[in-house]
Amino acid sequence: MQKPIILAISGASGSGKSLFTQNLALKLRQHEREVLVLQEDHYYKAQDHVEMEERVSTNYDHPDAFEHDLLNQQLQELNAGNSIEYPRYCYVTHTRLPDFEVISPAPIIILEGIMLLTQIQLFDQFDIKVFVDTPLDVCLMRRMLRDTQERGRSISSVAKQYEATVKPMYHKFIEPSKTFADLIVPHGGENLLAVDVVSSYLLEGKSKIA
Ligand SMILES: Nc1ncnc2c1ncn2[C@@H]1O[C@H](COP(=O)(O)OP(=O)(O)O)[C@@H](O)[C@H]1O
Ligand SMILES: Nc1ccn([C@@H]2O[C@H](COP(=O)(O)O)[C@@H](O)[C@H]2O)c(=O)n1
Repeated sequence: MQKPIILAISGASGSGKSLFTQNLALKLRQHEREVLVLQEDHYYKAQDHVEMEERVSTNYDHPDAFEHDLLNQQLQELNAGNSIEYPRYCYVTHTRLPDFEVISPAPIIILEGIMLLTQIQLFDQFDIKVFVDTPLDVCLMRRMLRDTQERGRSISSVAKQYEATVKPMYHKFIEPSKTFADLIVPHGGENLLAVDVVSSYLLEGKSKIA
């Protein structure tokens, strides 16, 4: 198999990375392209040895909360045509699930996550780097709805975590990483023009933004 094309999609929490990724993957699959979607969140460190009370106050918006070495190693395996043991993560228990998923490479791999463009050691693995740029107040509103509906959070816990870590770490790490992007996509998931532009580029067989 030819070396896969790897796209890194980054941006703030709630910016619309996942929705943008889903829409892009859908478009490519409609054109019979095989696409593998991966999430940096699955590489959050396991915290089985940490008490629940402490897990709740972990800073999940710091690069050190992730096991980027494992991500790097697994991207290299996929690039070499090998399958990986993809970890699975649970936002409710704040740790990894005990099992993993065996995943095979695909010609197009889309990886999305908040810290991807802060990790220079991963850049050799990325063919295209995208930053989804959505105003933080919009991200907060989206996150509030999503995390109370899907991630077992209360309104007050979302608000508290936003002030304590999400917002300051965005300004410290994520926002400055925008400078490494090849493309900046405003609004996020529903930006269908951006989905069209990126998918057309890939469908034309182009793989690297010089
Ligand atoms: N452009 C958009 N308009 C309205 N809602 C959106 C848009 N983009 C994303 N959302 C919604 O906002 C929430 C957060 O989006 P998501 O893609 O999960 O963000 P991220 O992956 O960046 O954290 C989701 O519920 C998603 O459906
Ligand atoms: N146990 C955890 C792990 C992560 N988070 C938050 O998730 C955000 C990243 O995921 P997105 O899908 O929103 O990009 C990040 O901002 C962490 O604060 C969490 O709350 N609990």
